[in-house]
Amino acid sequence: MIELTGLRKVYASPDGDVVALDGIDLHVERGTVHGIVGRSGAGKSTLIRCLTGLERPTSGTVRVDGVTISDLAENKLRAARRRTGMVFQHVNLLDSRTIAANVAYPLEVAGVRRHERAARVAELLDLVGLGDRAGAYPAQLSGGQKQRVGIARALATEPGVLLCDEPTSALDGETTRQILGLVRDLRDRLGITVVVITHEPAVVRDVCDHVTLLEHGRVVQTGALAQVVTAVGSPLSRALVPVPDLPPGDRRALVEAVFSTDAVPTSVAFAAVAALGDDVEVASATVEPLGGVRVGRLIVDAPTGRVPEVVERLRAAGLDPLAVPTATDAGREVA
Ligand SMILES: Nc1ncnc2c1ncn2[C@@H]1O[C@H](COP(=O)(O)OP(=O)(O)OP(=O)(O)O)[C@@H](O)[C@H]1O
Repeated sequence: MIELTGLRKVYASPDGDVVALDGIDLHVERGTVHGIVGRSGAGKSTLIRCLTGLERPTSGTVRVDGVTISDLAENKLRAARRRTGMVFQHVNLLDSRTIAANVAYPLEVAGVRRHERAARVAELLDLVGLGDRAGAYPAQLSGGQKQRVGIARALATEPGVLLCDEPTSALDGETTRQILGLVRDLRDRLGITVVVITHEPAVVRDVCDHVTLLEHGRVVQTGALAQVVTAVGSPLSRALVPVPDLPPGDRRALVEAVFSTDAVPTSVAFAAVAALGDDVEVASATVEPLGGVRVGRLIVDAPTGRVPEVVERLRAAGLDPLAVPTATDAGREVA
């Protein structure tokens, strides 16, 4: 569906060349929600601009929905862009138009006839849960409702791909959950492919099937959500399933394991700890649904000298343990 091969983008600046994307190879499957995360300057926006054809790659190819965007002449690019819907953090709605007229706008530009437009707009507003607000003006809507209008507008030309650039950064927690729920629902109902750029771990956890971490224009880690979070010690595992802040107490050394409970039942993990005797304890244990599996995280508190033995025992139980120097070394943000 989306295929990036050797994608490189170099900007010329007065201080010399800036390598924004440095050889990205990425495959996004049809009908999946794919998160792109990374610090400020990692290249996320440049990647999105290359996907929409707003930016020409310095080298490499961008294929979206079977069309090689990076090769298209300017006059063909406009039609290709209709195959890609964009949703931004701040929805730019036309204040003087009703929300129905805002959603109709891309259809007007595409030359769709009036009666067809009206039917399509009604359908789109129903799809995003705003069927009863067609005549309202943007100023009368909440932030979440405006974002719904933005999504309806992005879907107007029936794109195969929806690109969302920080879609919920301006919204509160509950509204964020509702918008992410809507994105998943649209993916399920329309079968569209969604790419979400975000710096919020919660967004990745709630909506993404796959996630890619960019750093300095390169892919550092990519994979299915369940797979990256259970890669213990990996940057995405640390960011998406952060180590809890444990009270210092008389803690000695910590060993952690992140695992799918399909692979290792929690009873097996706990039994392995119990078998180590009374001076080895569970400091923290959580199990939560993530990426379609139940992900367990176990943190074991042990005397420093017994760490190798603890690691070995947990490994024998099928876990992939890692000795951690401190409990709070993981950032709470992906960025
Ligand atoms: N038009 C431009 N000219 C020169 N350099 C640019 C241009 N656009 C982006 N860059 C540089 O390319 C690099 C990647 O920028 P980009 O905006 O893609 O990162 P980002 O991950 O989206 O960051 P943010 O989260 O802050 O938006 C940065 O070093 C940036 O300064």
